[in-house]
Amino acid sequence: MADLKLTDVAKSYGPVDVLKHIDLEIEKGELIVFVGPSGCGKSTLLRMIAGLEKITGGELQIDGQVVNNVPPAQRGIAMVFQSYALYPHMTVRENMSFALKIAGKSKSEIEAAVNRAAKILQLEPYLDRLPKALSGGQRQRVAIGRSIVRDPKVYLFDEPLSNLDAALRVATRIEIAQLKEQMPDSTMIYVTHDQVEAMTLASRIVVLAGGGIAQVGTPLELYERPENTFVAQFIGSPQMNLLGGRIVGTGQQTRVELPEGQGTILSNYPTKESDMGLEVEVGIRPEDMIATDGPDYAYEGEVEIKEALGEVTLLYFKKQKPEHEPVIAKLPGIHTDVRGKRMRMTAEAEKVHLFNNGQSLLYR
Ligand SMILES: Nc1ncnc2c1ncn2[C@@H]1O[C@H](COP(=O)(O)OP(=O)(O)OP(=O)(O)O)[C@@H](O)[C@H]1O
Repeated sequence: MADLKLTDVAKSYGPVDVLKHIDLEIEKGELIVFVGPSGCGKSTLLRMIAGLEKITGGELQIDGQVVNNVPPAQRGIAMVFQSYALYPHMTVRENMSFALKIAGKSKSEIEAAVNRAAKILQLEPYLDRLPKALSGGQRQRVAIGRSIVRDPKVYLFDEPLSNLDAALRVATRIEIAQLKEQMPDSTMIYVTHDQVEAMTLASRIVVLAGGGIAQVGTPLELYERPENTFVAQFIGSPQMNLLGGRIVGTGQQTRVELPEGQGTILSNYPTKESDMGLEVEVGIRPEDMIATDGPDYAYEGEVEIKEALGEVTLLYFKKQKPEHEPVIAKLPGIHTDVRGKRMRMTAEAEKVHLFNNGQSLLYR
């Protein structure tokens, strides 16, 4: 049975629909990450699951129970926010014990729960310190500790790392991954802006856009088989190149002509005879671009900008029309003297994505 089930869930503020037709099943033990552009409703959806926002349509079930009208405290969930809001005058131990004391738990129960959480989070050396004597990452761990002691069914994280600096973000992200491994049965939902967090932590990612779900899948499914151009360009950095094309050969492999690149390319996306001549968008990730001297190329252009990042070099090709996005190639290693040079690019057929009107030809 799904741990969480959302059926046709909707949210509107007065006449404004923020979310609609959200259908999602989350299994026990999953770590689900919500991503999407700013304002797409990630936090709103999380807050509706928490019970902090009213659901204006549809049904939310937790553990088989409809909880639309159940108050937050009775939903068996715990929420960790980006601002950790610890009580400054209480020690780590007192901060972590507080909710259990309020709930009337016995001293021994509280001690056992706090010790267990402190062990999982490696907070044992800090239990008698005040929050001000802790680093940002340690404070965030105490905030997580306060939810672990309550042994909730579902953990909700709203951008828990966004107040930390880059190095600490990486360290704390790894700690959250380890925390999840130590609590394999806990269900977690995590909102983030950070793609790397989403890709590394998630068992499945939910991409939200335009008030709905653009795709749900494992990180690799979204990366390798995006259902639409939105997900294709949202996942991966720099974003996937999209070039206008026309199908000129069909079958198990499809050949596409690319007027913008003056070449043609093969894709492993299969097509039917009736697709002959179909206008498509051809998606090639920058990291899948291969430089070639051969006659069989997809794109020829002049390198306008070069960014050397050490292990890779980004090449930005000169746009042929102002309304085009620049085509970007991410080549391994260091490339000198490429600015102003004309180069030909291609990609392996298995890395070439095809879309029609924004929808992948794989999912027709
Ligand atoms: N109380 C409110 N009244 C009216 N509109 C609201 C209210 N709260 C949020 N919204 C709107 O709902 C939409 C979704 O907001 P939400 O904070 O969920 O987005 P988000 O995806 O979490 O954004 P971000 O990534 O910027 O944090 C936004 O357009 C926002 O302006």
